[in-house]
Amino acid sequence: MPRLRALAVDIDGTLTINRGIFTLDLEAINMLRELSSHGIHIILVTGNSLPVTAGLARYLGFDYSPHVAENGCMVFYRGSRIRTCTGDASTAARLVEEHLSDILYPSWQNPYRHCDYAFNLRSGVDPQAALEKVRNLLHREGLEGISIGYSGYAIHVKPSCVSKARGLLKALELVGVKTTETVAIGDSALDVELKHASAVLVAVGNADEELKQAAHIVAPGRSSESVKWLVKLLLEKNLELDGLLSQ
Ligand SMILES: O=C(O)COP(=O)(O)O
Repeated sequence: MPRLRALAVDIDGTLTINRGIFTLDLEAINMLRELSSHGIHIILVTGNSLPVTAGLARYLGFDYSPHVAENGCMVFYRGSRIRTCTGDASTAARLVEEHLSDILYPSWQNPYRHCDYAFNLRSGVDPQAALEKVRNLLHREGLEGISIGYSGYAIHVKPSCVSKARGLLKALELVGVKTTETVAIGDSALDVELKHASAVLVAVGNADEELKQAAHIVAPGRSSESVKWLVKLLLEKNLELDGLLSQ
């Protein structure tokens, strides 16, 4: 197996100190910076909007690499915005906003989004029940080609062509890195897609069961503790991916 050239990292629930909160783990960020000092691309792959993703990448010191926003719909690289697929979920998003305002409210980032729209759960609402209601609404209204998912933070409504794998593949193409040279780490069911764009998919220890089942490795610790464990392991192995899967 080749050497590591890119690490794809989800943000919410992965770089944060736990799932459901927004506080970044500065120790994990520093370890990622160390990895980047070895020439490894640190690629943020997230459901957040492009301005949030690009801004965060800049202030964390990772803006030499491409980053993936809106669950794969948008890639940002050297000031350029690249849309990975067409398709429009704006009608679906408007319907959700109009009909399900008793259980969901739109993310403040929605006005800055191009094709993936996020909705926060009102307090006490069960995510699976909310997903079911969104699914039924879109079915009733005859909307096709829309996929929905829950990140642990928000329900996302997006065209079916949008996936984190598609976004990551575009980002890797921009810097000439192969999927066989890429490791990915995430926390939610929406990160399962990353398996199609990486050699090794790692689930944080407190990840959704669906991701744990799909991942090659379930890391010890929760959220950013798992990231630190992975970076330490990669450095110990001199960035050789050989043997990583036996963890
Ligand atoms: O935007 C969200 O809902 C979650 O973002 P994430 O993909 O970084 O976990």
